[in-house]
Amino acid sequence: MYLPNFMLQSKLAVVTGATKGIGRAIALAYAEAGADIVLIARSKDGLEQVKEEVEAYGRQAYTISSDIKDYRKIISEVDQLIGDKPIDIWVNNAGINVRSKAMDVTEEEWDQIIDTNMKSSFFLAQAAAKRMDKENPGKIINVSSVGGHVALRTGVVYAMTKSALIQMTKNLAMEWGKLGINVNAIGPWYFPTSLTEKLLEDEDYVRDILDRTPLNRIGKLEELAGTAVFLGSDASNYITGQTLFVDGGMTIYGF
Ligand SMILES: NC(=O)C1=CN([C@@H]2O[C@H](COP(=O)(O)OP(=O)(O)OC[C@H]3O[C@@H](n4cnc5c(N)ncnc54)[C@H](OP(=O)(O)O)[C@@H]3O)[C@@H](O)[C@H]2O)C=CC1
Ligand SMILES: C[C@H](O)[C@@H]1OC(=O)[C@H](O)[C@@H]1O
Repeated sequence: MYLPNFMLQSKLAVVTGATKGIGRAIALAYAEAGADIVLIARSKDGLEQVKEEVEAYGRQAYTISSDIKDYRKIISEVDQLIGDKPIDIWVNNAGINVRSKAMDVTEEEWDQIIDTNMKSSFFLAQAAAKRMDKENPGKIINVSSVGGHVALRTGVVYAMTKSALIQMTKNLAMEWGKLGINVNAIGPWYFPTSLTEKLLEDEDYVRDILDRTPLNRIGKLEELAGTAVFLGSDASNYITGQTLFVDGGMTIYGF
């Protein structure tokens, strides 16, 4: 039998930044694939909304309302919610950007972006790994960006955090492979979410995007969620340390 299991039946997944955009799409795709989900974000109303959507697939949803920077509180609440049930998949998705020119970056912006996108992702990955079952492959998926691989005009500090997630993915994959934990990253190009809404309303900006995108279109959230399902499933059990750029070909486009 060569067709692997792409589904996520009876797995427990944790998705950060799960109330909107990419995180919500991943959480719902995971629920449709059979997983129970811990949803993490700040907005209580947003969490309740997505919890109902997960439950509509007949799956269990737990919610943790917290700023991702309060990762110690999050880890404690995960333990209270799921006890000693092992975590099968942890998706570090929550992230922000402040699109300042390098000359204008402030220390406050630096701290906010670095702590949210990078520091929280590392310590939550560390906590997730400690709660994975050595007998069944655990999966950690970090949401990076093409901006962590090539220079974009969307902010140097954001780019540094996304590049750091790509390298963190490699190092954790190397250290935790013997624990049966796969660590991979996803590198999206532009997708329609609240983070990019204003940019994608600007026709000239969208034209600039498409000029650099061989598939000549903006991505669909379900296409990104599909990559997350693959990386969370048994179908990717021999893939680790990799970053899959879901980018319409942007990162291979030279001229
Ligand atoms: N959209 C795109 O084109 C691209 C996005 N990405 C990356 O994908 C990830 C998701 O982005 P996207 O879906 O577009 O973003 P959105 O802004 O649409 O959603 C962000 C999600 O993260 C949560 N969040 C934001 N800040 C915090 C925080 N401090 N603590 C806890 N939760 C937080 C938000 O919920 P709440 O406000 O309730 O906390 C929301 O659920 C990010 O890491 C981003 O860098 C990468 C490349 C392209
Ligand atoms: C592709 C980038 O990650 C994208 O660019 C932006 O301006 C947003 O901040 C997204 O992250």
